[in-house]
Amino acid sequence: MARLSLQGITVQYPSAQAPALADLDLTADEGQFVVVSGALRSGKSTLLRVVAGQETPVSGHVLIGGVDVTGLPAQDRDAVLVFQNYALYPHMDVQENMSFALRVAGVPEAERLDRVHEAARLLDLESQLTWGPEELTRPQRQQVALARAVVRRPAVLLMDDPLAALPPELKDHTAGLIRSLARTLGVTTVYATAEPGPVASVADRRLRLDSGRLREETAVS
Ligand SMILES: Nc1ncnc2c1ncn2[C@@H]1O[C@H](COP(=O)(O)OP(=O)(O)OP(=O)(O)O)[C@@H](O)[C@H]1O
Repeated sequence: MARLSLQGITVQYPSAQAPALADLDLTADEGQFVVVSGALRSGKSTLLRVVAGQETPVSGHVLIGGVDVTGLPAQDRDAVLVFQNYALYPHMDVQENMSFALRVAGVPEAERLDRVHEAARLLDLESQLTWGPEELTRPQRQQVALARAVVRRPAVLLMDDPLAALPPELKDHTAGLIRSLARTLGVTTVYATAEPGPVASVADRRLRLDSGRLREETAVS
């Protein structure tokens, strides 16, 4: 859990006329759930990638927990990005998918199990831990992808429209699950979406990305 701060971030793709992000500022307090909405191609993914360390800004700074991480590679930042297009390891069951990154990071087995079971409980996946990815529904697969990110206990969780591909009737329920997961883990979350409706009621703050800048949409108490 940490405060996230973006200061004067500008991203200019070589092929583009206008910058994707233009002198953008953003602060998310510790544990806050911030929803960033914006039209297609407004720069939402670029914003998340800058925080994750997958895109280098031409100017500006990214701070996580007060530490300037602008020059650090993605693997050295305490931030994880959950994509729209996730891929589970097909030859591993749900539990192995969820604990793989922890195993690579050398987390001891007992702690791996604890974290996996906690994430499974929070995401309604306890009965599926020994299933293969092909046995899961699409929403369950999305849930495993999310669980795989949060077991790493990142300071900052970045979500790129994780509900976009879900059937409409599941969006509100899944938005609630994601919110309670973020709250229980106390993880600072930036949630980018073209369709803020399902998460509007669970956001601490709502911002809109427009012409490469953010503006406050509503203050939610
Ligand atoms: N790697 C890249 N190289 C060049 N231009 C890019 C690159 N990635 C994104 N862009 C451009 O930057 C702008 C912002 O794109 P970005 O994907 O960040 O927006 P978005 O709001 O996430 O879009 P969507 O809602 O369609 O996913 C777009 O004009 C896009 O074409």
